[in-house]
Amino acid sequence: MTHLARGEPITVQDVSVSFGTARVVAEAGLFVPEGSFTGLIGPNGSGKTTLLRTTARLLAPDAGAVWIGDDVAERLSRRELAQRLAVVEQHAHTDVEVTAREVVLLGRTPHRRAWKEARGTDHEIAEHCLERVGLTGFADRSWHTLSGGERQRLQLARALAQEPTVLVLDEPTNHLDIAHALQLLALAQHAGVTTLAALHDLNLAATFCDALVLLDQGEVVAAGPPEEVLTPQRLAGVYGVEAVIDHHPATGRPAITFPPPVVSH
Ligand SMILES: Nc1ncnc2c1ncn2[C@@H]1O[C@H](COP(=O)(O)OP(=O)(O)OP(=O)(O)O)[C@@H](O)[C@H]1O
Repeated sequence: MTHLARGEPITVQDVSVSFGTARVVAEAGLFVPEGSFTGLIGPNGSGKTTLLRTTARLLAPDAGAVWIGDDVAERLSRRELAQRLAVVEQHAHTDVEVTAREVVLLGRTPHRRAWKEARGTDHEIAEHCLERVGLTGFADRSWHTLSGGERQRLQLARALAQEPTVLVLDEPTNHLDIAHALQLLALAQHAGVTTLAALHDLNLAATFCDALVLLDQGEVVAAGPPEEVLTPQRLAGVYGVEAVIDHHPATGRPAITFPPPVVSH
């Protein structure tokens, strides 16, 4: 692990979440050590977003608890939580006319006294965070004129400007071309912050994550280093796909290919 040890561990303990009578997360537990990067993987509908939103306290669980460092997240004030945890959701939207800089400055809100304007340091941090996600020069652009990938990177800049100890990212590479996806995950890996991210691309997850947690129908069915979690048997059982797993010659990380499935006409 790379990191500057600004992170705090995340502990999710026996969390269950239901919508109506449907239980979509069932007694899920995971632990993300401080400063490390864990990928949450699993098929569509397996409960990744629900578990991430619960971790970020955007949803209340029916049972179980989330810990940020030594504190139960539920007992922290909104402001205390926002000083320690930043979340990037899948679909950011605003009807308000805002610039990219203003979006990133929102990340500074938990660190300002009520009603105080952004200070010089807030602006410096915002500029630095725009630079980190490759959006220098975009500061004065209207949010509405940004592409999907630029908006995605801007949300990460806003989250970094929050200077959290814990980052929760839902599909952060959605909308990104491969170069920007690699850059963003490298940034998350080296940010010095404890990171939990839902990822669909198993090769990217295997390349960047210290550990993976595999969800299937709301249950954690495997957790550990990528090479232990990603096995052909497990991918067949959970995703119903045939996978060939080699190792990347440079990194030694799992490198997965998928022969096309047989389609009957
Ligand atoms: N507000 C809601 N009301 C009812 N059902 C919901 C609600 N939110 C999510 N669900 C259901 O809960 C299940 C888990 O959804 P969730 O979005 O957590 O899965 P996911 O693993 O993130 O999926 P994907 O990979 O498709 O983004 C799905 O069956 C979904 O339809």
